Parts: sequence; structure tokens; C-alpha cells
Amino acid sequence: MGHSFELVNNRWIGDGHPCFIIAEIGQNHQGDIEIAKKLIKMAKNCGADCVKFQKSDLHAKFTKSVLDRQYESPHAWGSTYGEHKRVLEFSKEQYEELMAFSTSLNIHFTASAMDDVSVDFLVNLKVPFLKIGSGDANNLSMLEKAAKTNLPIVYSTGMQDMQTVIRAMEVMNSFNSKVCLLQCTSSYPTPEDEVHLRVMQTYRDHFPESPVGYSGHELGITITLAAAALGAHVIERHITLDKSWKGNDHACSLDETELKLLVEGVRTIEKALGCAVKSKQPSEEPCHQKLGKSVVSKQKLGAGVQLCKEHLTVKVGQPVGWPPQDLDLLVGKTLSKDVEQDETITLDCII
Ligand SMILES: CC(=O)N[C@H](C=O)[C@@H](O)[C@H](O)[C@H](O)COP(=O)(O)O
Ligand SMILES: C=C(OP(=O)(O)O)C(=O)O
Repeated sequence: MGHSFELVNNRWIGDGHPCFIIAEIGQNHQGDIEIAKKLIKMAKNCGADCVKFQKSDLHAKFTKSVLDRQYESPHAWGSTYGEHKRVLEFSKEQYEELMAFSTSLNIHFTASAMDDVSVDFLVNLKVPFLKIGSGDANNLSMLEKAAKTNLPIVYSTGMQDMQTVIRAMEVMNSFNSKVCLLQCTSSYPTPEDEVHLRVMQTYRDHFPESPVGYSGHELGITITLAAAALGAHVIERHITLDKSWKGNDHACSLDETELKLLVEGVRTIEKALGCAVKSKQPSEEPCHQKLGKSVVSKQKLGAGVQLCKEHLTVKVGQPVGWPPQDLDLLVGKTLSKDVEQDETITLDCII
């Protein structure tokens, strides 16, 4: 049984707990707080557990030359990458407003800390847990800082190899046991053959104490549903109001219809995964009564006959009686009453 922990108030993640579904708003709000609120509403309507934003301190996250670099892309909000990124950053007051808005809708709220300064920002904002995006998956000093906050951590592992993930987990786990790791491939959209859902099992084997999940950037919901079927404890997908909008992430984000289908699908899959104990189910009873086989008498036999194998066969009979798997146990038993050919052997037929 894998380790589980309380990720947000009264909501645990891990084996035996429902999959925690994070609707990643990221920067799909276009820098507009009203769009951000519409996305929060959409996530709530669709039944997601949490909304997530991306928090950067641009000078802590990027070098000056990266900020000054020309950003020639159909997705650019400014002529340099710095201008582009500035448009997409919300202020502290806006974060507070969005968090309060989420709370009023009863949906959890957090953001990924994209640099050291943003770790402090989010701690001060009092988010319930920290998300670490793949860009920081190998940023060991930031991971240590995040772990030392004692907040639970959801840690994405795009662009990394196993050795780095092991080192990162060692760093975090030496200060904080509440780390959930997500398989992730950081390409937008991710080609199906580069998703590698099986890595979740590798993580389970390596980190049996940690919940495991999936952060997806592929098109559609099939692969993410498969992640749920493979037992993901946490799932994260970008969401959008319109896939055709300007922005790097819209095209591989889920629209409202898809998010709703994803949440419904995950909940259905959870029910269907059930438990690992094989047993006859209550809903099978009608079928068992109609088509379940029983031991029946091959011929008319009188009371007092001692049963042998040749007296008995297996058919669908009425009522349902002695179970075929126990036919051998009837051999040697004495009939308490006469039985007809094709009569079901029931308990009261034998002494
Ligand atoms: C690795 C990582 O951080 N990826 C994030 C999460 O998936 C993305 O949302 C990026 O922030 C986004 O694609 C960047 O787009 P641009 O560079 O156009 O602002
Ligand atoms: C980049 C992020 O996530 P992921 O690596 O899971 O896509 C993020 O949370 O900001």
C-alpha cells in the first residue's frame, strides 16, 4: 500500500483515495483576471478539485538576456520574451482576488512556484500545497527550499531522466515526506509515443512511499483517462476557454466539454477499478439465478441411494442448487428423498 497524505484540507491523495484533478489555468488567462475567473468557474462546473496558476518572478526565473530576447511567435504578447511574460503575470493583489474567488466557489487553489522568490510568494499567499513544474524538476536548491516550507508538494518530472528524479526526490524527502511525483513530457502537444504512462509504475516501484500521478500535454482525454485507469493519484491538465486563442498552451488544453468528460471518466474509472478481491457481486445474482449451473441428477433415483459420479451431471437447473465446483463432495452421500431425472440437487436432498 503506497503512502498517502493530506494534500489540501480534508482531501488525501494516495492509494484508496479519489484521484485529485488539477485544472491547470497556467497562463491561458491571457493576463486578464476576468478570463481567469471564467476559467475557475469552468473548472468548478466540470468537477475539477483544484485550479492552478503559474507564478514567476521574472528576474528570478529568467536571465536578463532571455528577458530581452526577441519573441517572434504567433503566441507572443510582446516583442521581447520579457514583455510577453510580463503581460501574463498577475500581481499579489490579483492572486489574492483569484484565491478568494476560488474559495467562494469551493474549489482549491494553488500555483506552481517557477523560481525561489515565487516559493516565498506562494507560502505568504497561504496556498495549501506547492506545485513544482518540470522547468524546476532538476533545480535541487529550489526543491530543497520548497521542501523546507513543509507544504505538500506536487512535483512534475518533464525533461528529466530517472537519475535526476531520484536525486530530486532524495533532496525533497530529506525534509518533507509529502511529495507526489507526476510523470510528464514537456511538449505541446505531446506525441502519443512520448507520453510513457508506464513511468508511473517505475515511480511507484522506486518511491513506494509517494503518491504518483500524471501531468499531460497531449491532445484529447484518452491518454489521461488511461493514466487514471493505471491508478494515477493526481492528474493535471491545462484548460482553456478557446483552443484557438493566442498562447502556447491553448491548443493542447481541454475545453469545457473535454474537462467535464475527463472528470466524469476518471470518477467512473475509479468506481470500476474497485478492489482486488475476487467475489460474486450483488448485481450478478439475477444472471446466476437464470444461467448459473448446478449439479443435477442424470436419472431418477430413490431415497437411500448412495451417490456416485455417474448419477450426476451439471446443467442450468431450477432452483439453483449444489455448486458444480463441489460435485465431488456429493460422491458417497446418501439421498434423503427421491429425485427425478434433471432435478437439481439441493442441500435437503442429502442426509
Ligand atoms: C515547462 C513549463 O513551464 N511548462 C508550462 C506548463 O505546462 C507551460 O505552461 C509554459 O509556461 C508555456 O508553455 C510557456 O509558453 P510561452 O513561452 O509562450 O510563455
Ligand atoms: C510547468 C508546469 O507543470 P508541468 O511540468 O506538469 O507541465 C507547471 O506546473 O507550471
